[in-house]
Amino acid sequence: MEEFALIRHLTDRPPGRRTAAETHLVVGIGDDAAVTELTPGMQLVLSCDTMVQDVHFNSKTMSMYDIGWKAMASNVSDMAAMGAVPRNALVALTVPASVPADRLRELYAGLYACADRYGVALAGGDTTSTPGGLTVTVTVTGEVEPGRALLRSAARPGDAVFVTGWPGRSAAGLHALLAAGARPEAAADEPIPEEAFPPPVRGLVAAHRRPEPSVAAGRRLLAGGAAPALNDISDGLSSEAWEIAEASGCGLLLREADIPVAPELKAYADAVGASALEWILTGGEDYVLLGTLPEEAMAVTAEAFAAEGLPFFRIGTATSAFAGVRLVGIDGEERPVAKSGYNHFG
Ligand SMILES: Nc1ncnc2c1ncn2[C@@H]1O[C@H](COP(=O)(O)OP(=O)(O)OP(=O)(O)O)[C@@H](O)[C@H]1O
Ligand SMILES: Cc1ncc(C[n+]2csc(CCOP(=O)(O)O)c2C)c(N)n1
Ligand SMILES: [Mg+2]
Ligand SMILES: [Mg+2]
Ligand SMILES: [Mg+2]
Repeated sequence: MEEFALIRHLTDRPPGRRTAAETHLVVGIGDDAAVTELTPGMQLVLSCDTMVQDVHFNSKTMSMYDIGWKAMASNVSDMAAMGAVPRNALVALTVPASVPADRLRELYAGLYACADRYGVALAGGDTTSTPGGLTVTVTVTGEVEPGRALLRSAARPGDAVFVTGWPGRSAAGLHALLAAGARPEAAADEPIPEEAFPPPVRGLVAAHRRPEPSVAAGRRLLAGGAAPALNDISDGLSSEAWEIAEASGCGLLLREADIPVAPELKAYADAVGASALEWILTGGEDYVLLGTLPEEAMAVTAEAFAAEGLPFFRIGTATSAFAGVRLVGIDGEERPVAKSGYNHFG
């Protein structure tokens, strides 16, 4: 299929399926660039993240739909981590010649599903071929009240450290997918069907394939007015905690006993002889939020999260006693937490 026909094939949504976010685009797909209306008085927030075949997914771990969903979700997550409202997205596709147009439509179904869920208008993009693997880069924009974006650098000694969900589940799901993919009966180049897993493991696999960014949690934290430090967990709790510690110039002391461990994560880790804590600290791709908040804002924030049905767990305290990140184990011993997480360059 010729390039422009392909773009139309991927992005032609019948008028009836256009979302409010899309109808607010002044100029959408089809010109040299998109034009959007800015909300008066708001600041623009910008970010991009890439997914690369055989780095972020392979033919067995993710379907085309999953790749599209997760490429959008990981970007929306960076808006959540700034306390921003996500608004628009651009999608750069780099496609091997072996991928037919209809497979790319599946990828777009996933992209659009996630964009629609979080109120994002897909405003344009770029399409090229490659002799290498499939690559999807999403650029996302959002907006935030002036001067209110939630920064990594806002942690202060004495603040409480919190997390807005159950990290480690995506890494466990990836482990299950890679193990299933290595079995001789696994079909080559086909995503492992979720029915291949017992129900508790399916939730872990779904956490890996279809993460839900924590936009409501980010907005709730901003609305609370206590200027929390915030990061989304893309590379693992330890590396995100290190980023907050370094950007803020203080230490973070975490308590293992307070870190939420989803029951199905614990059960799966035990079953395969892995460490749930290790997946939590270094697995990544969870897209839950990690942050800090002044102690006096904790009770009201926890109540507000509970009222909205959003998870919220205190897992430690920021301190001036040391730099970096340390963990008080279940045994009561304090030890340093390595800055390890997913690192593309080793
Ligand atoms: N090639 C690049 N050129 C310019 N800035 C970059 C480049 N790559 C990353 N950055 C910037 O570096 C900062 C950290 O980027 P990083 O990708 O680690 O953040 P993240 O998206 O939160 O993490 P992750 O990619 O694991 O989701 C961001 O401000 C980002 O815009
Ligand atoms: C097939 C396969 N192998 C390994 C992984 C694990 N993985 C890849 S990138 C990344 C961190 C986030 O990336 P980024 O920092 O680019 O946002 C992680 C944990 C995977 N998802 N699929
Ligand atoms: Mg990034
Ligand atoms: Mg981030
Ligand atoms: Mg990111």
